[in-house]
Parts: sequence; C-alpha cells; structure tokens
Amino acid sequence: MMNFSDVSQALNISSETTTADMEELFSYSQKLMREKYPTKQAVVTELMNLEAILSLPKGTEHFVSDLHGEYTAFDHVLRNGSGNVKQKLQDTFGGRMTQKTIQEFATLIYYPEEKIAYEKQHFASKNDLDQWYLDIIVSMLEFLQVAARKYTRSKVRKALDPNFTYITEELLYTNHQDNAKRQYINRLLQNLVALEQADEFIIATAYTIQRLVVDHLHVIGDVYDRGEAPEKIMDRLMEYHSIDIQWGNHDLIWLGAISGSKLSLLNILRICARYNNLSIIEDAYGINLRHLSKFAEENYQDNPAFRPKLLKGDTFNFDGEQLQITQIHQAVAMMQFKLEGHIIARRPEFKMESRGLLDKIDYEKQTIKINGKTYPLENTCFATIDPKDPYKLTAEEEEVINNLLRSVSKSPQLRRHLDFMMEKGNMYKCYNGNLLIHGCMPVDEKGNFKTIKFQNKAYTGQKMMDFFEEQVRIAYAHPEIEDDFATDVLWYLWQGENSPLFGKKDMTTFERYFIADKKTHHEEKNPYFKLRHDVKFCEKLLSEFGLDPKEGHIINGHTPVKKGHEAIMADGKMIVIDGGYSKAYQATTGIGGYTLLYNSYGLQLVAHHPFSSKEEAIEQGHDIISTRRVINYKLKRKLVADTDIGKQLQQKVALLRDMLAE
Ligand SMILES: O=P(O)(O)OC[C@H]1O[C@](O)(COP(=O)(O)O)[C@@H](O)[C@@H]1O
Ligand SMILES: [Mn+2]
Repeated sequence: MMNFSDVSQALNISSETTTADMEELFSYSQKLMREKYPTKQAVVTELMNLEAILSLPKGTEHFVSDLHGEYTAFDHVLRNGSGNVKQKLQDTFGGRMTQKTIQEFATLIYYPEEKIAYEKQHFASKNDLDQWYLDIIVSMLEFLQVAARKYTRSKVRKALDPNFTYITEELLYTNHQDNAKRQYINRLLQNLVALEQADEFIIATAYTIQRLVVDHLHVIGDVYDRGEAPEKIMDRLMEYHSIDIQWGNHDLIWLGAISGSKLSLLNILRICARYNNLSIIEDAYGINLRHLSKFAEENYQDNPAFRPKLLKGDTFNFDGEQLQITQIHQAVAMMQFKLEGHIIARRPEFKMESRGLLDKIDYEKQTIKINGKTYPLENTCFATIDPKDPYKLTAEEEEVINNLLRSVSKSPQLRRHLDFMMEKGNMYKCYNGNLLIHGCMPVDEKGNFKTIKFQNKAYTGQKMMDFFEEQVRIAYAHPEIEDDFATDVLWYLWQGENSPLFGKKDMTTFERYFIADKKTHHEEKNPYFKLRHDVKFCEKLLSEFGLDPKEGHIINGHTPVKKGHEAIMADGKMIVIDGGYSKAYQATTGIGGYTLLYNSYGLQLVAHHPFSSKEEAIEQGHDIISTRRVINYKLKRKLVADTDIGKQLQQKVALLRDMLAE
C-alpha cells in the first residue's frame, strides 16, 4: 500500500505542504489514475508496460560544458555522441568491416547529406551506386537495431522520421531470415532505391541513430560568449529531444541583459567587441548598434588594448571595421566601469567596494592606487570621465545605454532563446545521484560553506543556491524593473566573490586593460578549487544536496583543465569537463574539450582533439575524439529502475497495484 510520503515524492510535494493538502492530493491523484485507466485491463496493461520499462538498461546521459559559442565543434560532438556512435559501430561491425569502412560509415551517420553527395560523385555507374545504397541501408538497419535496443518500441517510434515510420518498423521488426517474409523485405528495400527514396531514408535513419545513442543531454553552462555562434547552439539545443542546462556565469549576463540589467548588457557587448563578434548582437539578435557606434566614433580613438582579438583566419568585413570595434569596445567598457560604481554603492551587502576603481585614479598623473600600491596606467581612454564625479554617466551615455536596453528587451530571437534557457535551466541539478554545477560551492579555507547575508537574511549551501535561483527568476519575470535587488543579483552572480558561478575573489577586468603589472590581473580562486581534490570534501558537498556521498559524483565546468592537469579528481568523485571548446583557450588546454558519458555501465570521460572543420571531417573522415577513460565501470548494469525517472515510475506502479487490489 502506498503511503503519503511515497505519494509526496511521486507528486514532488515540498516540506511546506500540510497533511490535509497531502490527503487531498492523494485522493486527487487516485482519481486521475482511475480516469486514465478506467478498466482492469487498462491498469494491467500499463502496469506490465511500466515494469518492462523499469528492467531496461538506463539510457545514456551526455554531459557537455563551456560551449562558448563554438557551434561547429559542438554540433560535431552531438552528431557523434562523444564517440558513442563510433564505439557502437566498432562493437557491431568490428570483425566484419575494416577500420576505414567503419570510419566512413560513422561519417555517413554524422553528416548524412554531405556524405551521400560526396559518395555519389565517386560511382562509375548507376549499378554501383544502387549496390552501395542497398549495402548501406542493410547495415544501417542492423545498426539502428543496436541503437534501439535499450528502448521500448514506442520510444523508438518517436525517434523515427514520420515519413518512414511504417517502412522502418517493417524492416526493423521483421525477421529477415524468415523465408516467407524475405521476398517482402527485399521488395521494400529495392523499392526504396528504385523509387529514389534511398537518400531520404538514409538521412532520416542517420538522424534517428544520432538521437537514440544519447538519451539525455546535460549542458553544464556557458553556452554564450567568446565564440561566434551561440545563437546556433541555442537553436540546436531547442530541437534536442531531452535536455537540461545549468547556468554558467556567461549565460547569466545574457539573462541579465534581457532582465533589465545595464551592467550585464554592457558586459555582453564588451565581450562581443573583444572577440570580434558584434554580429551576434546585430545580425543574430537584430539589435541596432548604430547609435552606440556613432557615440563611440565621436569619443574614442584607436587603442591597442581594445582592438578585437583575432583568431587564425579571421578577417574584417570592411576598411575601418577594426577601428570601429575598438571604439565601441572602449565606449562600453567605460560605461561598465562607471555603472559598477553605482551598483557597489547601492548594494553594500555585495561587499564589492574594492571593485569601484574610477575614484582611485589620479587623472593627472594617470596612476591608480589599489590595495595601497600605486600603478601607472596605460592605454587609458577616460575622455568621458569627470574626475570630480568619475562614475557619472554623460547624458549621451545614458541615452545610448537606455536605447540599447530597450532594443534588447524587444528582440524576439533573443527572448525565444533565453526563455528556453530559463525553462530548461537551473543554478544546479541533482540528477541520477550526481550533482551538476557550472562553477563551485563557495567555501572558506576549511571547507565550510560560505554564508551570504542579503537583505537581513542569511543563506548557506544548497539554500544559497536556491536563493540565487529565485532571484534570477524574479528578475527575468520583471524586465521593466532595472535596478531592483533581484536584477542586481544577476550581476553579482557574474562577478561577486560568493557567486557559485564565478568562484573567484575579484574579476580584474579593469586591471587587464589598463595596468601592465600582471600581478594585478590575478584572480584568486575560491578554496573550493583546491578542496575539490579531496574525497571527504566532495562527499560533504553531495550530502548537502541530499545525495548519496558514496555513490554520487560532482560534475563541474567553468575552469579550463590545463595541459597536464587532471579532469578527474578525488578518486573519481569530482569530474571537471571544461577542457575548453573555446578556441581562444585551446592554447592552455591543448585539446578541444572534454565531455562525459554516463551509460548503464558507468561514467566515461572523453577528451577531444580540436575540431578543424566539417569539410575535413567529411572528406578525410577525421573524427575528433582522442581518448576515453572509464571512471567507474559497474559490473552490474544500471537499469531504468535505478534512475530518478525509474523511482517515479515505481511510485506509479505502486498506485496501479493498489488499484488492482481494490
Ligand atoms: O579571457 P577573457 O575573455 O578576457 O576573459 C577573462 C575573464 O573571464 C573569466 O575567466 C570568466 O569567464 P569564464 O567563466 O569563461 O572563466 C573572468 O574570470 C576573467 O576576468
Ligand atoms: Mn564560466
């Protein structure tokens, strides 16, 4: 018999729900179940279905992080399921196909349209092409069967292209060795080719396979900034069949910009200018920068510290574009430094006085005093600053920023993407026993969770995370309110000392632009980043979130794992998967990025070579996976019953059993 606590779990009831509420909910859920399964037969069918699902192997989870706008590399990783497609091909065809054929087959599954077009150019006769089609279709069906093995028929059906559902199911579930059926199957296959459906069928099946090899995707933050196409990543994520996102600090400033935070907006503009990516703002999101550009042109000159960073092969679209971006870059950076002074004054509880720097400058001598030490300033661009009132925006700056804020809030494309980021996103997630957080849990040197005191209330550990999430949701729901507490908290999450998404003492943006002494650029990391090597500390953190400290893992992104450093820490309890998709950071990491797979046998870390181009992948069959490392191979396969969803299904099974017993 189910009790209230079982029901409360099944219905996700919080500790604040009263017994009376629970009784009502309990009878309500029974009523709903009776409506849904009105006959004994319906109950039995559903019960059998659920119990069968519970005994299937757990689906594969795929973890990615710090995508930083690198769409093509990310797209490739999704298409090959972090090497999962190739691994399964190897297991299926290893003895029967050469390595070269397996790689070609893999490429066909990743990029079916392009690979078919490429292959077609190389056949001497129609007969050769038709034979190729038949061979490929037969192998694909065999492989589809492997990819579909873990799922119920109904789930596989959802992954099929509706145009080919009928024919695929016939081909998939009919015994090809059965003499009576062989002719029928052969006719179906021949007709696919004869009726010129082969291309479409292969393409559709390739995408179904891509979809089936990964059951659920976790994005551990930082979709945005530095790379050129975050909007394409967001479109791709929106199409994905099953996904959650943990917000990164960079995602937060995009959420901030559309929630009315001027500082967040200035930061995204500054980073886009810095990485030569203003087209994301203008073209992808349709935000007009003409006013800003004109203002920048009138007030700023060339300045080496603000020229956009160029990656190999980058060029400018027109003469003078570099200068224009350099001017915009300075204009937004200076507005940012000014407005930081306002928020710091407005929010003493943020304790960020030391980050107000414009009043620590000697404008005549061009020096600054930080922590008692005076440094010369270089590459300064302080024309809009009134030394007597350094944080005051000029009237024109006010107008520029207000206009920008307005047009950001009106961009339907941006809203669509960020609505999705809110819907699927959280500060952290507990999923199948693991804890997913982009950055860290702020702690002191001893590993005690830090407490923040905001608006006379104190928050620690998980409660602090929940508090931050609540503020993000409040700010996002009220974009018209620009300087309320919740909107300011969004900026705190970007660069506040106790932000779980930032995890450093100070963000030294000003120093990086204007002070030569590199010591001032240092950003001290929270002690978390040392302590996370320690098993006991990781166990404590898992317990804080109600997870099993012996079984669970913590999965972080955020800090690029430098060459020669470990991504797996604390005996496998802690896994850091930001190996740096970001091209700008590949020199430090030496690789293209890490991803993580969690299938029914356990966790595997996958390291990727930097991705060169789609063309190279297609023509030369280059894949980008380098190594896979098993973290915790389980002899006993995990089943759906062992997962979070499995637990919910078991509650439902119990309810159904109660109904049968009535
Ligand atoms: O290398 P860039 O683009 O100038 O960015 C440096 C800034 O980025 C940060 O590392 C934050 O970005 P990440 O979340 O990607 O680490 C800051 O701490 C630092 O000041
Ligand atoms: Mn980050």
